[in-house]
Amino acid sequence: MPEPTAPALIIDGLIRDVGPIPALDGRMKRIISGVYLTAQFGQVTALLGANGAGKTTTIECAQGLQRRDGGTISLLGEDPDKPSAALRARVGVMLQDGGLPPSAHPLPLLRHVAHMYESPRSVDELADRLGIRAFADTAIRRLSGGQKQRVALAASLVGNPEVLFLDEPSAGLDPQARRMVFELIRELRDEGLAIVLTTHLLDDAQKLADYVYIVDAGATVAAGTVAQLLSQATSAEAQRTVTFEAPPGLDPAAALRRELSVSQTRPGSYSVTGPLEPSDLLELATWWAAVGVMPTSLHLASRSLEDVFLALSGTELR
Ligand SMILES: Nc1ncnc2c1ncn2[C@@H]1O[C@H](COP(=O)(O)OP(=O)(O)OP(=O)(O)O)[C@@H](O)[C@H]1O
Repeated sequence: MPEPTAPALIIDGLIRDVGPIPALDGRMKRIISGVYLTAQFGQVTALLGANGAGKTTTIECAQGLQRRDGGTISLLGEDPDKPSAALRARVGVMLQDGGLPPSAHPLPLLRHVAHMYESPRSVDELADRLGIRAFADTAIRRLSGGQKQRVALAASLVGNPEVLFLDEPSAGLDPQARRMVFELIRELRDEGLAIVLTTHLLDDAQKLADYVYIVDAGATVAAGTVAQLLSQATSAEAQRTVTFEAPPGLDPAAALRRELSVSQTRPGSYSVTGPLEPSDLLELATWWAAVGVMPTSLHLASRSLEDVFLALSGTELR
């Protein structure tokens, strides 16, 4: 048994080679070349990266579903490549393709899975929480992507796991289902589960993650809380934007420092971007007073996680 305070998952220097690849003259291709990650109990840990960055490969190695070629992994204190019989029951997994039997119906399937575990969660409660009853009589092959996703999430939880892996949990969900799933993930986190999710969506990471690992081209390139990642940017790089609505045809640029760029995104909608300081806001307000303008709306936005990601990897997320 690991210490109660020990991390649920530690990935250190993961390496994964695939192949032989004909296009590389039969050589192997290194697709993971140095991912590290630590996931704690009672936290949502996100592995954030663009398509093809190596997220699925990493979490499949962490679960022992793919072999690794280097590095170490400790999942609940065990090496997932040599798991004990007990390890499987302590880990819940929701993979991207769901892996659900197509002709099964959601509720009988979940009840069947529940019977395989010693202390399962209530299937009825999970079905209610994830809105599964509405399509309980439909065969899985006829369900929409988002409905399948919810059944797959329920199936990953039914065994009452201590660690939960979720590969792209919001894929295919409509806004209402997404809210339902996010609420459940937060509750599970508060119950003390270690939740490891992969996502290419910054919004998911920002809304859910207590700790984020950014992966790019098979390696971890940054890690921290969302707030830490946002503040990593130096003040010189820090871009802030003030947008405001006012009568069209004004020229705020004359009143502002030259480092700031001013544009009108549409008539009457102004945007001031750059290393904005409090004194710039004062200048702007003084100028409004001088030209007799009261903006009808005003918004200040700081650097987003997207900017941090872009700066680190040169890759854009969707
Ligand atoms: N068996 C394989 N043979 C060759 N290339 C592979 C193999 N498995 C994965 N790759 C490549 O390795 C890279 C990482 O794949 P992976 O599925 O881990 O990415 P991902 O971050 O999960 O992407 P996505 O967000 O699109 O799911 C991709 O470029 C993929 O094409």
